Amino acid sequence: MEIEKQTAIIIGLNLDNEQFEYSMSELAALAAANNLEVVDRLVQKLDHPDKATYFGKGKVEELATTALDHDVDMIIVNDELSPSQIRNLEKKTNTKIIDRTGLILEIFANRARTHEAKLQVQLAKLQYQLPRLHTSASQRLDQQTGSGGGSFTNRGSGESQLELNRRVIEKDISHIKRELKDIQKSDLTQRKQRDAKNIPTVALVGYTNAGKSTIMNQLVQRYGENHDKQVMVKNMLFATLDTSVRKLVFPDNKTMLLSDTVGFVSKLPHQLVQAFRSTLSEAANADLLVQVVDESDENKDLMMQTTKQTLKEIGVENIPMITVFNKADIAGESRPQRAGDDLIMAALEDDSIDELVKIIRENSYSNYTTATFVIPFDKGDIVNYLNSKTNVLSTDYLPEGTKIKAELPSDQLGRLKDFVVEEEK
Ligand SMILES: Nc1nc2c(ncn2[C@@H]2O[C@H](COP(=O)(O)OP(=O)(O)OP(=O)(O)O)[C@@H](O)[C@H]2O)c(=O)[nH]1
Ligand SMILES: [Mg+2]
Repeated sequence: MEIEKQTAIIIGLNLDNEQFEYSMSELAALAAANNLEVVDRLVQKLDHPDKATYFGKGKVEELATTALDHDVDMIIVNDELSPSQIRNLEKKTNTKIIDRTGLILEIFANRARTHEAKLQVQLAKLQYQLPRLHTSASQRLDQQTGSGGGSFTNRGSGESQLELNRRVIEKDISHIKRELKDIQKSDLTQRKQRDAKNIPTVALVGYTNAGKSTIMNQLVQRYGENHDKQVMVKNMLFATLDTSVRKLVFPDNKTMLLSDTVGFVSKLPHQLVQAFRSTLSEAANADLLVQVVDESDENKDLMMQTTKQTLKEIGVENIPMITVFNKADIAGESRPQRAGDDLIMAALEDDSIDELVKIIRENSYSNYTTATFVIPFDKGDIVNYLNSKTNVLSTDYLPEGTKIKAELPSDQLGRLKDFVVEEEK
């Protein structure tokens, strides 16, 4: 059965910003991602937002009329508004107002699947709600009619109800924070264990819907320790809300940890960035970032700027990054095409993935060295270790033991040094 969609008007304030048009079309996509039908679009150009109503007086009147004409369920504003601006606009338009932050929070809430993601979204939502407790029209209505069944409430008891609500939310926030801390403590332990093994880690980052999870799956399918541990790929905004880490083992026994992360969007609410800090810290701890860009999107340059800003916001700086311009098949560009460490590619094509793997490997294994060992015959465990954990290039049998030439991380040479007869960088 088709559920009837709720309708909305989107409206934005153009403060002479070059990103304005792009952020408006993105707002429409965000609304669609939340299953809303956008029936009209209004824009106002101003030097400064109005303190009380965000838009100017004439525009607010136009908004009220338009909302009435279309009989919409809500009006979506392209920025985060103050609680009083939402309240004033709702009063003047008689329509529910949702700001960009509220909309994105809603999408995240609908997408969250794991316990951790759900808690993180809930935390962000509560932090957003706290200063807005009094704002929504429906909430005021609830308070007026009195949820306890009383026929009327005077102003005094209304305020204490507000105070009560605030305390409940504050308590919820600290409860969630505690629970998240526990979950994240075990994540941290896992990461420390991985770090101790000294495997290079690579994180896929970038805009939502650019193709990060698709690339992850391609690599897992070929080189994954478990080939079937695929992640979800979907043509929608914010398909991925959890960080997944997978171990790759290449035919030469070199290993790598690959992580797929939450996608970015312009003006990503700071409450979400804060709440998802730990999920995103997988990227912050990577040795190499692979920025995935949708080459077929006309706004790709602005998307790259947004990615840069967001990475900075979560404290990711000074990690080497390569950029892949994905979906070149849709853009109609020849591929794979390499320029330095960057690549024009298509995630579903084999030769593109081969080239990508080459670039990632070149940037991940520069600390590898080639050494020749002679191992006495009574040290079979060391021969086994070299065979299973390093890239063995040749094996010979000498009277004094097994001669093995192998490629391995140089910091692993230490405990094998007694057996090294030759080393070349
Ligand atoms: N034609 C084409 N489609 C692609 C390519 N890469 C990904 N897609 C499609 O783009 C959509 C989004 O891909 P995902 O891998 O889910 O994107 P993502 O970056 O993980 O998105 P989020 O999880 O939302 O951040 C899916 O429908 C993919 O099939 C490509 O190179 N060419
Ligand atoms: Mg994804």
